[in-house]
Amino acid sequence: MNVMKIQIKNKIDGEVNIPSSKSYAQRAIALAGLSQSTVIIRNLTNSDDVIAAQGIIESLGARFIRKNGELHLSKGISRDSTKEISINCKESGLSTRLFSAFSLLFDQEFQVNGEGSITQRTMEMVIDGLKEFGKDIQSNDFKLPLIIEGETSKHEVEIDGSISSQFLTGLLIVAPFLKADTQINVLNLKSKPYIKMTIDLMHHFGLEVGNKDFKIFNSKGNQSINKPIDYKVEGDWSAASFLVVAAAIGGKVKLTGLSANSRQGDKVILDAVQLAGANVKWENEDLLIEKNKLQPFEFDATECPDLFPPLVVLAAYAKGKSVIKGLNRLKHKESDRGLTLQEECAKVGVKLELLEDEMIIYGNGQPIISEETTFSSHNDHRIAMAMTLFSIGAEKPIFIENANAIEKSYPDFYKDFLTI
Ligand SMILES: O=C(O)C1=C[C@@H](OP(=O)(O)O)[C@@H](O)[C@H](O)C1
Ligand SMILES: C=C(OP(=O)(O)O)C(=O)O
Repeated sequence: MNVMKIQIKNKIDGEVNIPSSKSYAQRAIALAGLSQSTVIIRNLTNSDDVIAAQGIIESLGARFIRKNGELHLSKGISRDSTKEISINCKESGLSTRLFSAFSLLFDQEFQVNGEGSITQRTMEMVIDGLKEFGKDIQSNDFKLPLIIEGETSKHEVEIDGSISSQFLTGLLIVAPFLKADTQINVLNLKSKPYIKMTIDLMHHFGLEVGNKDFKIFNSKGNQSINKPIDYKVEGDWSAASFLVVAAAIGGKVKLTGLSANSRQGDKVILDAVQLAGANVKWENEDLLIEKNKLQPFEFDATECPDLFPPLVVLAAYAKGKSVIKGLNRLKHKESDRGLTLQEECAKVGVKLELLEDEMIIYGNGQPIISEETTFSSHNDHRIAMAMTLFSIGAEKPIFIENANAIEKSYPDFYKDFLTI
């Protein structure tokens, strides 16, 4: 087990260039694989999820040249071979659900494998959705591995969007490359900003998609990507949220690399820290966050579930009762984040109550860490990063078990945190 020791932090003051968005990067790699023209993707981070996406698209026949954070496509995926296909999505939920939709482009057997926490996460939405298209699927009790067979024979489908939006992202990306037009009817879609990101990037690649109120999506078949693409991945608001919160509770930071007009839903972290009393200011393209007063807050994170871990730490440092809505969105992440946050926060005397769809956090001002405390990441990158923030104002160093879970999204997180 790898353990990281984090020294006491008395104040936060520094500057960080935020790594690029793993969500946009995985989408860009998927779209690049479908292109018939040249594609350059710039500003990539070497996170495990992004590397997984590249590996998948390469196992479908695409070829890239990788140099200094850039991917240059030399060949798109090949759809001519009739050989059995097997992809390994490593630990990425997005890659697993997105690239499962690629099976619609192939008639031969298509196996989907993964590693670590993803093998425990439900694939029900993928299985039910692919069945709607006429596919046969074998699974391990609705979990990986999946064996997908048969032809894509239906083109008007109904899928459930209440647990995850990730499979819909895959369908939207793949549908323009099917022979027929497709209509996708979606029930109860959550995480809508992620669908906005998908559509945004599809437009950038020259693909069309119709969207009626996030309920009905229409796609013309036989589209292609045949213009050259040069795409720079913008900074990751989900990764940035940990440093935004660090400043709101412990001092100030300047963050570079983020887009103020981003479609990433997680940029609402700025609304949350302002509700909690922090000052937020853009100076040209630099984002400045500064602690002011710190007060409890109420926030709905239903559409931005990845913000829960940093928001819980923010609430822990504010004296009084904070309420975060959207608890149900946390069950199917790398860990059951409602429970893991409750267990870890209890170690610093912060009580979390888990209600129907709300989490109540009883913040005690400054969590008291008067002896060395060990947190478990539960092999979940966002729990590891959130618990690291408890070093702010601690009286003794803290330890994070299974600390390298951060490689999934933000490999330089500890290094960056130490500089502020
Ligand atoms: O599409 C994406 O890039 C993501 C969608 C969200 O998942 P759900 O749609 O499952 O909520 C989010 O939690 C995940 O980290 C990334
Ligand atoms: C839930 C996450 O990712 P994924 O579902 O893609 O594994 C995450 O990054 O917090």
